[in-house]
Amino acid sequence: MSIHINAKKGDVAETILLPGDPLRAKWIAETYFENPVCFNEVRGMLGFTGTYNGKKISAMGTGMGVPSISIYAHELITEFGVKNLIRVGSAGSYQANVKLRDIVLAMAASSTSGVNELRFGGADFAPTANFELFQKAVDVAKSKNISIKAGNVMTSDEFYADEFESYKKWSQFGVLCVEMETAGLYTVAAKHKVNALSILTISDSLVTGEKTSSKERETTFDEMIKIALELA
Ligand SMILES: O=P(O)(O)O[C@H]1O[C@H](CO)[C@@H](O)[C@H]1O
Ligand SMILES: O=c1cc[nH]c(=O)[nH]1
Repeated sequence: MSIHINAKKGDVAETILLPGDPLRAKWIAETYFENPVCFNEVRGMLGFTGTYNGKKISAMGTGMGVPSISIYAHELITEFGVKNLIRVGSAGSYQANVKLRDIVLAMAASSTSGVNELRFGGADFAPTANFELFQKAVDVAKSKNISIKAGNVMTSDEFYADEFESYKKWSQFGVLCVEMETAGLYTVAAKHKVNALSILTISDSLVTGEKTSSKERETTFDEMIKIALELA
């Protein structure tokens, strides 16, 4: 048992799917896992382990933002031996050609979070996806005829930015979309020499103003989950 996860060693699989929303973790486990068992309820951050096609796999919420996912990733790796951390999250599009419900693989994560500036004394660290997980996700998507986009994403510390237009600078430099955890996840994984990948589904567009509902965000991003499940 760790400070934030009320589980025993062995309760968590080596591969875990990590949505921000704990109810999405419950939905993933109940929809796709065989024999799901809940291993964590501390702070309502639900975590489940079951099997998928006979392979042990887990899903757990991370909460929102770099500090929250960094706590859970740290404990999952150091206390429970997790080796493959796959974020399955929603994101807002920064580009006209990145449309609602498109899937984006985060090759790297730019960030407005101050965590790495602090950690590296003002120098830049480039948080990147694990190459093997990334390559496998591309292959799985191809085999399932699911189209994907891949590139740099923005991990923001703000959901409600004071200057809405500030996203355009990142957009000009090719950043595909915005979410709030990937840079933290990739950094913690790099520190502990384990593997991480973020698979994101576009839930809204800063370019067009279109949005999906919170119910849809909780339950309908199944193509992204179908890719993630094959990475165990
Ligand atoms: O859908 P999730 O995984 O929570 O991800 C996105 O949604 C939340 C904001 O609504 C942030 O956590 C952001 O990263
Ligand atoms: O962090 C997020 C997630 C979805 N959409 C946004 O605009 N921001």
